[in-house]
Amino acid sequence: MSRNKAVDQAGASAPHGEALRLEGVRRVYGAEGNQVTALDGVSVSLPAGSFTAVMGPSGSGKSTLLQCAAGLDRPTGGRVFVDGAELAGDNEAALTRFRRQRIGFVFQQFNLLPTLTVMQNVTLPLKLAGRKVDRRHARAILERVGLGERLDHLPAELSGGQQQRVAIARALVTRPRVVFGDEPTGALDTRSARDVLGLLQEAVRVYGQTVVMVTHDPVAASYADSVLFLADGRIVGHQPQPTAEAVAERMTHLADEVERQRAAAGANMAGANR
Ligand SMILES: Nc1ncnc2c1ncn2[C@@H]1O[C@H](COP(=O)(O)OP(=O)(O)OP(=O)(O)O)[C@@H](O)[C@H]1O
Repeated sequence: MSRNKAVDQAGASAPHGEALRLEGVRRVYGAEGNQVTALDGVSVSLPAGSFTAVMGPSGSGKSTLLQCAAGLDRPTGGRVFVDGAELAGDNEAALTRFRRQRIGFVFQQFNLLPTLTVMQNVTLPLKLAGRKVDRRHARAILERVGLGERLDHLPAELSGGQQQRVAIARALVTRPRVVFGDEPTGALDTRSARDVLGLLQEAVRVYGQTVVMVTHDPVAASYADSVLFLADGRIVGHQPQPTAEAVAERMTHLADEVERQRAAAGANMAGANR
């Protein structure tokens, strides 16, 4: 099958029930001599209907992982499969089409269009994907996120938590296979964060979707079925059935470990330069 096609339809060979697979994904930023390896060979397989949190120290590659997995950034090497189909090649239009069909994304800062109403923001992905704008379906999703009464409001007329719930409705309206969240609760108060996490959990448990969420917050991570820990661009741990306490403890150890490794690497470099 051609690797130059934006999306290789490899669904038939995909393991049953696998929503997302990364094989040896690398992402190197910058020009030669000034390169940063953000992802250093990440391989992972996530089953359909799972809720995974991605955690790790600042700069460990969490956002890069999400962006590569969602087809918003291109890996330097390795392969990404969503729902059994490979995200690959250099055909930008086909990649965009693929994203619009199978992927939803929720950002920390909501990213709603300020001049569009709640309903218009939510139906926009359907328009962009050239699909029928089913307002009844959009309204049902907005009711599900508790905003059935706010359809004609502008984002500026809503609280942060409400705006993020609109963003979740927008991410779900196309019925995507995988929903990615990059710190979706990072800008919210505790109560709004809990609402948003409950909605993501519902997408998994009731609607069978797959959620992958980057977070710094052990409490948010405890809503997931499992946590992947990243450090220096690699997966260094996995915790099923996470509790906030266990995750917080693991993160403290991870931060100490990364600091020790960086100090040792610095000492080696200094020794080599002497
Ligand atoms: N566009 C870019 N150009 C150059 N370097 C980049 C770029 N994007 C990310 N990086 C680098 O790649 C590494 C991983 O960044 P990334 O944003 O994925 O980390 P993160 O774990 O999400 O961090 P944080 O928790 O602080 O958001 C960092 O060293 C970062 O500086």
